[in-house]
Amino acid sequence: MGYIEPAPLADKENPFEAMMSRFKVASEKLGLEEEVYNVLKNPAKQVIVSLPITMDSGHIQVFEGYRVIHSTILGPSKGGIRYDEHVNIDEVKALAAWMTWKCAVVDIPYGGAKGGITCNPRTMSAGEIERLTRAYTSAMIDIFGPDKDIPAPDMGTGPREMAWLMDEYSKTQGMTVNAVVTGKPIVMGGSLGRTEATGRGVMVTALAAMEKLKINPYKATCAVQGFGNVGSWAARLLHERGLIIQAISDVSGAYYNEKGIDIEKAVAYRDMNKGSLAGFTEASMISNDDLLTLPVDVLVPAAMEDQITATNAPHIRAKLIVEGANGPTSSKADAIINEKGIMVVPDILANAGGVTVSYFEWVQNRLGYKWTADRVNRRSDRIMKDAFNNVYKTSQDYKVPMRIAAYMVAIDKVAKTYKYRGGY
Ligand SMILES: NC(=O)C1=CN([C@@H]2O[C@H](COP(=O)(O)OP(=O)(O)OC[C@H]3O[C@@H](n4cnc5c(N)ncnc54)[C@H](OP(=O)(O)O)[C@@H]3O)[C@@H](O)[C@H]2O)C=CC1
Ligand SMILES: O=C(O)CCC(=O)C(=O)O
Repeated sequence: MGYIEPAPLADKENPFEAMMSRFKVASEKLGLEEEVYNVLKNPAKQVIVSLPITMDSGHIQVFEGYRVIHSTILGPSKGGIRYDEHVNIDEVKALAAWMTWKCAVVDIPYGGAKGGITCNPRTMSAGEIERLTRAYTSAMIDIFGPDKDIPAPDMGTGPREMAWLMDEYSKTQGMTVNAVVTGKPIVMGGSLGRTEATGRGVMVTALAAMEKLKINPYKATCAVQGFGNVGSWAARLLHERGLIIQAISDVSGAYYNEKGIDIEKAVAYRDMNKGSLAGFTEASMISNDDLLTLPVDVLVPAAMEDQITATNAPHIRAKLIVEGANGPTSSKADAIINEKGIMVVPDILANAGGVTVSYFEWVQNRLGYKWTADRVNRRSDRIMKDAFNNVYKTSQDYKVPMRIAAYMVAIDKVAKTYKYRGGY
């Protein structure tokens, strides 16, 4: 096929190129037609907005915000909003495409999108973050909508920001529109189970993979990179299922205890310490890079992109990697990891529990009804297990790594739907 080659990869990998290189391999394995490949490789829409905000000091600071809609072939686009100082359009483009593949892997009726604002929420007051969130929502008023594009939390955002977004959007519509965003506080239409959903999906797929690898959870050790929403819930739930969590980390560094870290204590410490593990004394400090190469059974990267690279991949000793974060493994590292025989449950499968429960939240909002936590968890666990089995079977049938199998499952579904719809 005459595909256009992605640009050569730099040492630090551009996330969009990382996504494209896997997309290309999976498309070739599937024998995807070039026309369809060309449709799916580009985002459908990219919006960049300039957001002037009055800071607490009285001066005006201008922020840049993004929303990229990769695809609406399977349904309204869905994806989180990231607040981080490193957010840029290429990152948002990659994250939007990953959302398309993720929704298709777990078979929910959404396309993919992602948003972000280049800002450092750690240095901003709640008032400044609120004004920024409202300005971003207002700038995206023609993009968002419960049948068009439905945002959710990602790194640096949570229920608080989703509440402001829902309120700002609702004001412009003259009525409460809670289905315009998911990951809201429970009292205003959020779903039970959404906060822990991504970490729970990591736990469910990790256990499914451990079963295939014949690793006994009650004797298994684990290291988790990132101790925010995804990492802390994954650590907590894996610990509940018997795993010994030997290491956790955040920006302040990594914390190691061979006998296992008391995750409840670590969560309580973080919550009392302005969200940081800095100064946590129940473990010894190691570096984030040391954490990735610990001799554990299961490694859960749950922080950000490009953490497992060609440089550290040769030193990874885990038997199983379960990707809580989006894009934590560079495409160059893939080959090394595969060569070493390490199983990877890829991001678009492992962390899909979040968007699955976001879908349930949207369904509940539209029905004006509330499900119990038990119902949410049972249904999302079923979806995650089925998706794991489907991807695992594809990887066995085509003799490809789990990551390529997941892309194949997703691309096949989106491409078939595109054809049935008759193109545009
Ligand atoms: N929230 C969700 O539902 C979903 C999130 N994801 C993905 O999971 C990942 C984490 O998201 P989420 O948990 O929501 O984000 P949070 O902002 O809640 O947490 C991010 C965590 O990663 C830590 N971190 C950031 N950079 C580094 C680093 N270089 N080394 C070690 N730790 C670091 C942060 O530390 P500190 O607190 O010190 O800054 C924090 O503990 C992202 O890739 C996101 O896209 C995927 C699916 C759904
Ligand atoms: O919950 C959602 O809708 C999207 C979550 C998200 O951004 C992700 O899965 O990466």
